[in-house]
Amino acid sequence: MIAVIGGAGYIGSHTVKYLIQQGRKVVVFDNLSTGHREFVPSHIPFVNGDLANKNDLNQLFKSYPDIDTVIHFAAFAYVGESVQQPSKYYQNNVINTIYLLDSMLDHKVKNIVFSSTCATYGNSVVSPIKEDHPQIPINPYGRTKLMMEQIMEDYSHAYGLNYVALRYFNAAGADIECEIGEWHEPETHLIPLILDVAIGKSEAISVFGSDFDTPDGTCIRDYIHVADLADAHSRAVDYLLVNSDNLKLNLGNGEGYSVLDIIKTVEEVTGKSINKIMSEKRAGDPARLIGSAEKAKQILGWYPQLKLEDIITTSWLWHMKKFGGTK
Ligand SMILES: NC(=O)c1ccc[n+]([C@@H]2O[C@H](COP(=O)([O-])OP(=O)(O)OC[C@H]3O[C@@H](n4cnc5c(N)ncnc54)[C@H](O)[C@@H]3O)[C@@H](O)[C@H]2O)c1
Ligand SMILES: O=c1ccn([C@@H]2O[C@H](COP(=O)(O)OP(=O)(O)O[C@H]3O[C@H](CO)[C@H](O)[C@H](O)[C@H]3O)[C@@H](O)[C@H]2O)c(=O)[nH]1
Repeated sequence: MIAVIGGAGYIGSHTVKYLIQQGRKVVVFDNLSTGHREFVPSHIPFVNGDLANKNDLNQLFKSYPDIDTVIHFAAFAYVGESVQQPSKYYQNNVINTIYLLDSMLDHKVKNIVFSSTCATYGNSVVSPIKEDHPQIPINPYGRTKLMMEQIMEDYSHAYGLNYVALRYFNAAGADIECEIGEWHEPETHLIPLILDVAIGKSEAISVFGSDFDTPDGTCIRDYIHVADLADAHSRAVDYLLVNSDNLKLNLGNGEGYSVLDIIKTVEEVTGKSINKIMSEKRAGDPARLIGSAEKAKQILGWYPQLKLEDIITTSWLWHMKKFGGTK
């Protein structure tokens, strides 16, 4: 059985849906701080618990003694907020994750798939980024995730923990069947915010910075469909079940798109014109993050199936269904 921590959130719920489709046994553990109860099907075991509460964790592993693997999505994940409120990030992303690891070991659960991030690399010195690229994060969020990679490595040496750290680039897109999608409150991510303009919910998208060292001056990111991420998690679980080993893998498309590229693609897919306001840079944003996923392909046989147009199209269908259209 797989315990999915943070399984009511954006990436977690898409992964839960995929795992269920594969016929796997799953239990979801989530405190619903940023997740949504309705994102987890009602027939799936759901524990409303908080990582900060050791009793909640103990209860999870005691109630479901056949858990052999954990997939850990639960964290705070806003780069800008982490600069303003680092304490909140170190508490939830590091300290509470240590509670999770300790509880796993108490209950003899040794396998974990961990949500890491390209934010652990900081400013890239080579592009695309491979896994051995220096990890020098430039914001507290990225530092929390790098610390957890290092802590898991220490736990592996000392206690026999096996981990796969999946360093996602920018997760985006929605369920192909449009049942679930991206829904963060407040929303800070680029694509849903542009779609808010497309449906008339907001007037314009602010473009954070126009003098980055990139061809059009705006930030470049590598957008990866959430369904592709779900598939990678499933493969990572299989890897851990047969290998007593650790992996650190990038998950990206290997293609970079600037903020202006994304706005243009949204205009093409939706047929709506998007107003933009050139604004100040956001603290903690590196200019360019593009990942090489060659290692994930070699080891897990994983490669992304969905491209930017699929990402924007599925996001658009979900966004219209969930948030409606007034324009
Ligand atoms: N969204 C991205 O582009 C992206 C990129 C790289 C890495 N990540 C990482 O992927 C993971 C999932 O991201 P997401 O966008 O789905 O976020 P999300 O906020 O939608 O999901 C996180 C889930 O964890 C739960 N949670 C948080 N703290 C908890 C706690 N203490 N106890 C129990 N549950 C708790 C929340 O309620 C939520 O359901 C995060 O770890 C994030 O850092 C995300
Ligand atoms: O209103 C906005 C929102 C975003 N952006 C820009 O769009 C790009 C993408 O921003 P997102 O907020 O959508 O995503 P991030 O790149 O900041 O963050 C994502 O990737 C990070 C890794 O860099 C983390 O893992 C994080 O969890 C995940 O949300 C950035 O250049 C950002 O400056 C804007 O111009 N205007």
